Amino acid sequence: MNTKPIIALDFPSEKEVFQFLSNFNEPIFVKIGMELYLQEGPSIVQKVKEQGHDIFLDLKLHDIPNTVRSAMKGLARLGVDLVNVHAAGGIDMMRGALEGLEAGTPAGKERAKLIAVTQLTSTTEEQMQNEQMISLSLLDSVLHYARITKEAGLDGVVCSVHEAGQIGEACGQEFLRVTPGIRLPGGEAHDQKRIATPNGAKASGSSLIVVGRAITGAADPAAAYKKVCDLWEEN
Ligand SMILES: O=c1ccn([C@@H]2O[C@H](COP(=O)(O)O)[C@@H](O)[C@H]2O)c(=O)[nH]1
Repeated sequence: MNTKPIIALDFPSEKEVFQFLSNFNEPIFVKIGMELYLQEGPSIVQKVKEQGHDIFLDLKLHDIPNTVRSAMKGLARLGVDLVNVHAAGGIDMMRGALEGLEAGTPAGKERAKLIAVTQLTSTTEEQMQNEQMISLSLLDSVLHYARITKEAGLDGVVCSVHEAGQIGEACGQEFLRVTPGIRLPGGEAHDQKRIATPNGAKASGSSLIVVGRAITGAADPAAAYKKVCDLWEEN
């Protein structure tokens, strides 16, 4: 799988997306999340794919197993590279997602990798304990979600850089650790709570990094992307 940094296309419409993509003269790996997908629908996936970019469709499905199975079957036809669900939906739901994805992948095409969100990178341990009423450390909660994700047969998880190394030890190095919450050194955290730099992510065992505002909000997005790539490839 492409291991280039994934750029989060968190834009309100197609117009801003293609304006942004015009900064790059080679195919990149991008993430389409709910902001863009809910405004533009599946056609945005097709249009971005037509430009040759790899796609992580970040819709974080979380519902009863039957609903997620059916939704995933439909999403499989879009031909993206990476999709996700919430691990909090449970093992049956994650197995349903995988079944749907396998059933919907056209014959002869490679199925998208399926990963599960553990604890969002915007969540602190205190919030998790007080608001989700989970009386574990944040690390143990993330590790638990990673273990049940593996048990369900998925390809990996979304976690923060802070947990990536221990997930690798618990679930195996081939189990993907996809880490958002990435900032250039000294960059503003915004609403993210568990953050790291691209080089910190590589050193801590991330398999793939997701970078949004550090690139999309930069005065020169291509230069910011290059800086992220250089740091990611540094060690
Ligand atoms: O735990 C999670 C899961 C997903 N995300 C998504 O990643 C990007 C991060 O954007 P930044 O601008 O780099 O903060 C965004 O699309 C989130 O929806 C996440 O941040 N944390």
